[in-house]
Amino acid sequence: MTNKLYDTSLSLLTDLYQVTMAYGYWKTKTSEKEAVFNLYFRRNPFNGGFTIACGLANVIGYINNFGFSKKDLRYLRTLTGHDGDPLFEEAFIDYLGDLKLTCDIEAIPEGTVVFPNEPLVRVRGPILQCQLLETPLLNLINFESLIATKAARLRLVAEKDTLLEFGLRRAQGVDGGMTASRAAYIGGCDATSNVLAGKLYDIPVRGTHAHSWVMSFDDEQQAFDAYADALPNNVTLLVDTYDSLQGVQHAIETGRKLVQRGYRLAGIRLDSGDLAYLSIEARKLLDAAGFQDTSIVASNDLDETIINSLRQQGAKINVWGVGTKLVTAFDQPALGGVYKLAALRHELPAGQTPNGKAPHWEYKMKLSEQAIKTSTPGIQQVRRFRDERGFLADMIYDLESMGSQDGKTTTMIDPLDFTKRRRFEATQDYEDLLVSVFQAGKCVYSLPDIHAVRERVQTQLANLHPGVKRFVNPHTYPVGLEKGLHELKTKLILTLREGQTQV
Ligand SMILES: Nc1ncnc2c1ncn2[C@@H]1O[C@H](COP(=O)(O)OP(=O)(O)OP(=O)(O)O)[C@@H](O)[C@H]1O
Ligand SMILES: O=P(O)(O)OC[C@H]1O[C@H](OP(=O)(O)OP(=O)(O)O)[C@H](O)[C@@H]1O
Ligand SMILES: O=C(O)c1cccnc1
Repeated sequence: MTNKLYDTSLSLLTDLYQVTMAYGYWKTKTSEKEAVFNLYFRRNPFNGGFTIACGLANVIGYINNFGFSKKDLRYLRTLTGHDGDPLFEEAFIDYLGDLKLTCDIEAIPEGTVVFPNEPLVRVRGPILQCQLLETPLLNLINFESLIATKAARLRLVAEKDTLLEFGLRRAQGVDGGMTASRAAYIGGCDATSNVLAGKLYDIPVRGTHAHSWVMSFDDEQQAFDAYADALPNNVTLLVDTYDSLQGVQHAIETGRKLVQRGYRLAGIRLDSGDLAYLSIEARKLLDAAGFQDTSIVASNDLDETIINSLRQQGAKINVWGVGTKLVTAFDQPALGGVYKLAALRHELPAGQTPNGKAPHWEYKMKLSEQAIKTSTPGIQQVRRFRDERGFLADMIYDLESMGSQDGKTTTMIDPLDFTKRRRFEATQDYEDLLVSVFQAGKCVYSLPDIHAVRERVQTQLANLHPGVKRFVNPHTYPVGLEKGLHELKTKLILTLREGQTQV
């Protein structure tokens, strides 16, 4: 896969119930029935107003490498049911061994701002295959989108300051660390301390030194001088091992020696205490000694709220090192994306052809006592309307029954209050967000490089109204259902409530 960490097949990276359902489809001879599933989330993370889509590159890698190896099949043969007999028939194991994915997959490109209920990925193909993809797709999209969103929030508060991701040591395992470094860079970090992520993903790597360096010498001055001797072109000194402001004086002393040798003191790092006070005092000391260009780096359990507060307090910090709270998405550890069946191809009696109104698709939805958990049926596309000031609203529409909507005036309905409607003229500028990624199992999408994806995040955010980006009670960006889809959904809810299953 694109994350290059794994060279073994990851096809067993799924929940057992996906495989047992796949077996069920195979046994009941419905495995080839054409289905459409949508992957979406229900709430923006961190009580925010937006989410950044991320993880598609790894989805592409996963699918390109999909296939059950001989070892996978051997393992599946060992699984048993309650009676101790094998769970799966040998002929099913052979079927899995020969299985090649033939799905069509559409997705919203990485780095796009997205909102609740919008399909980030739409999978269409034999139901057995769609089912096997549920868990890995959710695993790959949920986490990276969450971390990219966290990093985008950090970038919003850090503005033009440098943002470094320092999270590997606190990350949720190896993959948590690797994917977090990738998503954090895409979301807006400038560099990572994670060297393997630097190598595999082409992310800039940056770093200072730890307290242990200072502690391994008899005194701080010696430690700073030795570090500057060893790496004169990369000197950012951690000043808080004993006393931060005394540490700044020692750093200045080392800086003077560096200047004499034709080098510069790149920065000092504060890692404890009152970061506002210490940075202001450190800045005064550095400036008075002629080190106006020396950066002040801060770290210590930072997040967007603390950075915002420190900036408001007038802290003189221009480089922020953020670890734990970024890579673990500390205040919301999961995005909660789901993958729901939205349509099933209805077999037509022999000799009949579809009439263009899609009677051959049977729309599917899940009801719930909670309105937010009721899924939306249909083969969905998302149309983003915009004008010269930025994004206006997103409309989810059903491609099959409503066509491409091109050249038509459309009405969008608020799914939480059907009396709220917006009309868009045919002349309104728009973009359809889902693009084709796989056709009949073949990748047709050329992945942009990671730097282009990172830039996309910033141009996307620039198109969002400031109210949507606000952290406290953000404005809800309008996302609605196209009128036809709204009517279809309402009709289906009524039909399902009456105990029927088809529209
Ligand atoms: N001026 C400030 N305003 C708001 N938060 C701050 C300020 N200065 C530091 N913090 C944050 O306060 C939190 C706790 O800082 P605290 O002073 O308890 O840690 P410390 O004892 O200095 O550091 P450590 O425990 O790592 O040695 C950290 O998340 C830090 O980033
Ligand atoms: O605080 P984070 O956002 O996770 O950033 C990474 C932290 O990792 C390092 O600390 P270290 O692990 O050496 O321990 P420390 O907390 O005692 O400094 C560094 O000094 C930061 O404080
Ligand atoms: O380079 C650093 O300063 C660094 C790296 C990892 C964690 N904390 C700090």
